Amino acid sequence: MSEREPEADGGIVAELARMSEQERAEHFAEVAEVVAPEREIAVEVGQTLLEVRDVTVRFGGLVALDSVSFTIRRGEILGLIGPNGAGKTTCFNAMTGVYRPTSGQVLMEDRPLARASRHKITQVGIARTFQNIRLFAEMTALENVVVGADARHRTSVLGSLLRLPRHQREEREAVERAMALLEFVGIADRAADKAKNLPYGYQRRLEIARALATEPKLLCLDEPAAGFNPAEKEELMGLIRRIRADGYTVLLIEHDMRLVMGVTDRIVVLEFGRKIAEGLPAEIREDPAVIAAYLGADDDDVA
Ligand SMILES: Nc1ncnc2c1ncn2[C@@H]1O[C@H](COP(=O)(O)OP(=O)(O)OP(=O)(O)O)[C@@H](O)[C@H]1O
Repeated sequence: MSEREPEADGGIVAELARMSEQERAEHFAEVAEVVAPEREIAVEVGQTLLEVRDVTVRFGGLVALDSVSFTIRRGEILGLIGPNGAGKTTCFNAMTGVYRPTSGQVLMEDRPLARASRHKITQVGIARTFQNIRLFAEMTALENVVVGADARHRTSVLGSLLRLPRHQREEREAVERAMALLEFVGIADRAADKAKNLPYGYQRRLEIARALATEPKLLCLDEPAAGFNPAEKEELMGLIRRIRADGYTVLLIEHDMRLVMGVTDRIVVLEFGRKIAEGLPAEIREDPAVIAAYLGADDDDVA
């Protein structure tokens, strides 16, 4: 099709199509190696990676988040849930540098994020996706991921203008890694298509690939299953598990209870800006305060 640029996929797509199932499996194992290089991880599995400490966010007279505290431990999938308006997005934004807390602190590996710019947030190892997909519509899927990686690996402008060998090598590596990420999230077959031409589910996966390209220590997913059908949700759960298995830590905001219960290790529940419960999925399911909070919630919340 006209959107395809043959040179951009470097033949990988065609090569994948030719492979037997066994060869593909071996290839994907190699891809996993590329996707999960030896990331510099300062903390051990199970140790606190990020701490939300007594965070309050006010919008004028409205207290959107009221003295909320919880931790995210390295290697876990933490779910952040609550009825509409509970403060999930506000909390997420406070954790990713979009909002400054009115009081309290967010600490990443024991260092306060208080004055971190968004770019700095990427540098400290936090990446996020958005409820409303934000991709570069006119760029190919591959380019979107390469740009994501650029947020972390910056070569000098002069270097890129002169096309220094170091820059060329970095560029090649960035493309290879981006391609591996597209394979990892399952959309490599559309690498050369413009983002705007991808099906909705592919766009959501592309957002995840782009976030992973920044090599985050913490990946924050804001309602990644919004608009998905049950089969797509099932696939997404598989992907989130694979992301965790690859050594990433994941924070998941999600309305779909089945998905949250099925994929998270621990859950924090907010209601009216306050934390009302925290625990294992099985505990949360039985928690009277959580059940009460969700009584009367719309169907989407309890699906
Ligand atoms: N920028 C803002 N200015 C004013 N009020 C805001 C702003 N952002 C959020 N709020 C309010 O803060 C409260 C918490 O909203 P928030 O979006 O964090 O909840 P949520 O749990 O993410 O809800 P949803 O599930 O509907 O996305 C709500 O009462 C909301 O109206």
